[in-house]
This record gives sequence, structure tokens and C-alpha cells, in this order.
Amino acid sequence: MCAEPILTVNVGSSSIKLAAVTRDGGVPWRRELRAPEDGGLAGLPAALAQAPAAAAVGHRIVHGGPTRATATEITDRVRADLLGLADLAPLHQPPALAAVDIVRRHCPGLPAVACFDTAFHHDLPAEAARYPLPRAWCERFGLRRFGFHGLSHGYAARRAPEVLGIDSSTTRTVICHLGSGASLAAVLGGRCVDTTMGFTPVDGLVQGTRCGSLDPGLVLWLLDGRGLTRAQVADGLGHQSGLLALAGTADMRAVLRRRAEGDERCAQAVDVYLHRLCASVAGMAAAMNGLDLLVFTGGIGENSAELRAEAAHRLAWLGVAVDELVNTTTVRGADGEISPATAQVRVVVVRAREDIEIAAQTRSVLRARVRTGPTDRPRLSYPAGQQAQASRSA
Ligand SMILES: Nc1ncnc2c1ncn2[C@@H]1O[C@H](COP(=O)(O)OP(=O)(O)O)[C@@H](O)[C@H]1O
Ligand SMILES: CC(=O)OP(=O)(O)O
Ligand SMILES: [Mg+2]
Repeated sequence: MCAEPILTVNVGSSSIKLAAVTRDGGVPWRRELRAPEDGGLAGLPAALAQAPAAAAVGHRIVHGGPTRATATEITDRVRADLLGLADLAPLHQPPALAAVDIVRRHCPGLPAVACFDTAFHHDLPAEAARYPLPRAWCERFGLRRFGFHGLSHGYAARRAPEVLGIDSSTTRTVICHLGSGASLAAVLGGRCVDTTMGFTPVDGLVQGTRCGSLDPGLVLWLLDGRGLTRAQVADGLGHQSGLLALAGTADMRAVLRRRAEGDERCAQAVDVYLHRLCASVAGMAAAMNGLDLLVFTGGIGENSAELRAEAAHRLAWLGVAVDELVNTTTVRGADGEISPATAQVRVVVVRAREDIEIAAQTRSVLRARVRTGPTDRPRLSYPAGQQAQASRSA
């Protein structure tokens, strides 16, 4: 296998993160662009022009649909299938596929691999995956709880036991991915057994601009004669809710700062955030008959010692505790344990590294391709007049 790095493209709701990741996990090149809805995709060609030569590109694709349990090479057919899932992740899927097209145009011939947020949750037990909805609907529309942030959860599920130097085959872990989008995963011996996001990424925790779990009756009521269009309701739930609605800003740093300055609205926003977070951690623990390890990751989970300490305080009844000094100093990209030696539940901070996970999954697709030969399906077709570079994946 070649030694060139893998180019990783992570189109999230609040940023576009690019990295070149070497085989040993080094990152010789990294760029962050604005969110897709703030025009971040327009900066992609210029960023790509500065990227080092790569063996392949791995794209984070939020929704893989019901059948995709692993990463896959992006052919025209795969791309079309993924576009068909756009209304299940409207904030993420269309811009991620637009990024696929931009990279394809600027790096013709570079093998492209889709790495799915949903794949980590593919084998959720039926009790966690099924909706108690009419069976005919579930079968006709493929309704199930999919779960998201799987690239981050998958990385953290491996990294946290590594930080502690433990064998995790029976460890009951709850991973808190707290970024702009936020979700929890209950991981038992490496397998995901429950998660807070369901059919779409709007579900679950309070998020930057998304409402999280709601009474479906409320949505029906809003749609029924309240003078709101479907588009207005969708925009309200996806773009105008969450921290933004509660506190007036979706940026947790600003919410915490204003709370410290005495802003009542921000104080209440943090209370609602923590109330939902801690109730959901307890729900995840219940799915595993207990809790041994709690992991914080994502921009908020990695950096806000304040929020971690408050969450731990609320979860003390479950045996969660943090060491005040170690907690305060474990920020800005440091991975480490923050619980005291006596704690019943160990608490670890892990920097979200979707780039490492994407690169690893992409390399494993390339390896399979070398073993079995290139896919017999046509790969992504290239615009006329553009000479495809020789594939550098071997
Ligand atoms: N020091 C900090 N304290 C509290 N929140 C923080 C801090 N640093 C970053 N955040 C929050 O992290 C969130 C973004 O998380 P991140 O994982 O980078 O987002 P994305 O979902 O775009 O990948 C924002 O709400 C931001 O305010
Ligand atoms: C799935 C999801 O919510 O992703 P992000 O946090 O990037 O918005
Ligand atoms: Mg993210």
C-alpha cells in the first residue's frame, strides 16, 4: 500500500474540516472552512489546490441508509443512492455530496470513499432500533432509528480504553459527542447498543440549532392550521431551535460567558441542556445495566471543563465524578482521564478525530480494492475534457 496521506473531508453543519492524514495518524495539512450554509463550499477548490498529493479522498457522509454497514467506494450509482437520502439529513447530505463533486472535479481519478455516520449504529439491537409504529409503515418506508456521529463515536470508543490502558471487552461506555450537533452512544464491549439520534439528526439532545426529541403531537399541531408552512416548521426545528432558541446564540462559549455575567436566559439554556443530557446518559446506562466509563468529545465535550463538571455533579448518583484540577486543565485537544482514582465511573476526554476514522476506513476500502481488483461497477464518471490521473491507491 502506498504511503501517501488520505485526504479527509468532513462536511458538518457548522464547519467543513479538511485534513491530510498519514498512515501513522499524523496530520501534515489541515484546513477549516465556514459552514456550508455560510458559503464554505466556495472555498473548497482553493483549499484543495494547497492540499498535498493523496492516495484517496475519504468523505464523511452523514446518512448511509438502511443497508450500508461499512464505508464504500463512491460510484455514480452510490452517489445517486446517497442523494436519494437527502431529505433524511437535509442539513448534511446535499452539501457533503456537493463536496464529493467538487473534489472529483479538482482531483480527477482520485479514488473517493464514503464513510458513514450511520454505519457504527447499523447493528443496534432491535429493541433500540425499532419504532413502535405501524409495521406496514416501517416495512414500506424502512423506518428505524439510524443514529449519527458514528465516525466520532467509533473513534472515541477505541481511543478511550487506549487512554486508560484497559481491555474494553466488557466495559459499559457512554460517549457524549457534544459539538454543534450532539448525540450519545451506549457502547458495550465495542458494540453500539443505543444512541440518542434516531431517524434524522434532529432527534435526541438539545443541539446548537436543533430541538432534539419532541412530542410528535406538537409537530402535527404546528402543521395543522397554525399558518406555518411545512418548510417553516422544518426550518424552525432544524435551524432556529436548540441553544439558539433558548439562549439567543448557538455558540456554547457565548452561552456560558453570558451566564457568568448574570444572563438569566443563558442560565436556563444551560439547565435545559444539562437536564436533557444527563437524563439521556442515564437512559444509555440503563440500556447496558450500568455504566463504567463516560467519554466527553466534540467541541463542547473537549473544551468545556465547566459543563463537564456540572454534568458530572448531576450524574453523581450514578457514580460519576471528576477531579476539579485535572478536569480544568484537560482542554484544547488533550486526551486524558479526568475522574479521581476512587471514582466508580471513570471519565475520559477524547478529542473528536473523525479525520483519523475516515482515513482508516478509506484505507481499508483501498486494501480490499487491491485484493479484489477495482470495483466492477463504473466509478465516478469525470467531466468531459478532464484527464483522469492514474489512480495512486495501489
Ligand atoms: N471552550 C469552549 N467552551 C464551551 N464550548 C466550546 C468551547 N470551544 C468550543 N465550544 C463549542 O463547541 C461547539 C462546536 O463544536 P464542534 O465539534 O467544533 O462542531 P462541529 O459540530 O461543527 O464539528 C460550539 O457550540 C462551540 O461553542
Ligand atoms: C449528524 C450531525 O449532527 O452532525 P454535525 O454535528 O456535524 O452537525
Ligand atoms: Mg463535528
